[in-house]
Amino acid sequence: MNFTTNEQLILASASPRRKELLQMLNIPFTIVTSDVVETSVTVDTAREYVTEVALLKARDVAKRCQGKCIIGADTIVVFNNQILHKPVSEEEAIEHLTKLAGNRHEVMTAVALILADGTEHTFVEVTSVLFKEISPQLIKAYVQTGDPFDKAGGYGIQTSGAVLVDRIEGDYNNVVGLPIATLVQKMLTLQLLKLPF
Ligand SMILES: Cc1cn([C@H]2C[C@H](O)[C@@H](COP(=O)(O)OP(=O)(O)OP(=O)(O)O)O2)c(=O)[nH]c1=O
Repeated sequence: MNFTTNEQLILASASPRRKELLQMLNIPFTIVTSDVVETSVTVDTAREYVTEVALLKARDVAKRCQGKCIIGADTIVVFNNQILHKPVSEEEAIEHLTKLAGNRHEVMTAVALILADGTEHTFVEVTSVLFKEISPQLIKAYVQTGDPFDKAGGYGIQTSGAVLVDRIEGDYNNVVGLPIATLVQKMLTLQLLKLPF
């Protein structure tokens, strides 16, 4: 696809996965990372939390890059109304994955767009993920790969964490960190992206 864009795009993310996903659109963008501390956010619902964090990341970068379009995102795993953040220890990773085993959870990614004129737009994409029944030995073996630690919920569907997943309903790329299909729709609506005809 040959999209064009009339604003300079900045991806406010240090995630290599988000960079790869945005590169699929074949449009120029640069990366400026934010220094937001996610735990400082207090709100009532997971949807509000993830939206607020995505906005904070985008606003933090917008302060330094005025007159450009900023894309910020945040991904969380929600199980039984509880947010499972990136695990900070092997014990926590095992705890997360033991909860998720054999059950369904939701992966929510919020995307915040701040346009060159300062207006803010957000949306949340939700993907439902069903995990297989997993033995404690398989959980331990996966945690020992080190893969869980930079990932919400403690797994990566795009890496060896794929063996934990039975099925998903919704956008796969949303689980990996950036729902590009809905993002493109939103950017077309906002006339940030244009089609060649
Ligand atoms: C569930 C799941 C999450 N993840 C990742 C996506 C996100 O990068 C990460 C959640 O952390 P985030 O805080 O959303 O993002 P990040 O810290 O990696 O990057 P930045 O804040 O700079 O944009 O978990 C996967 O890669 N695969 C998965 O299957």
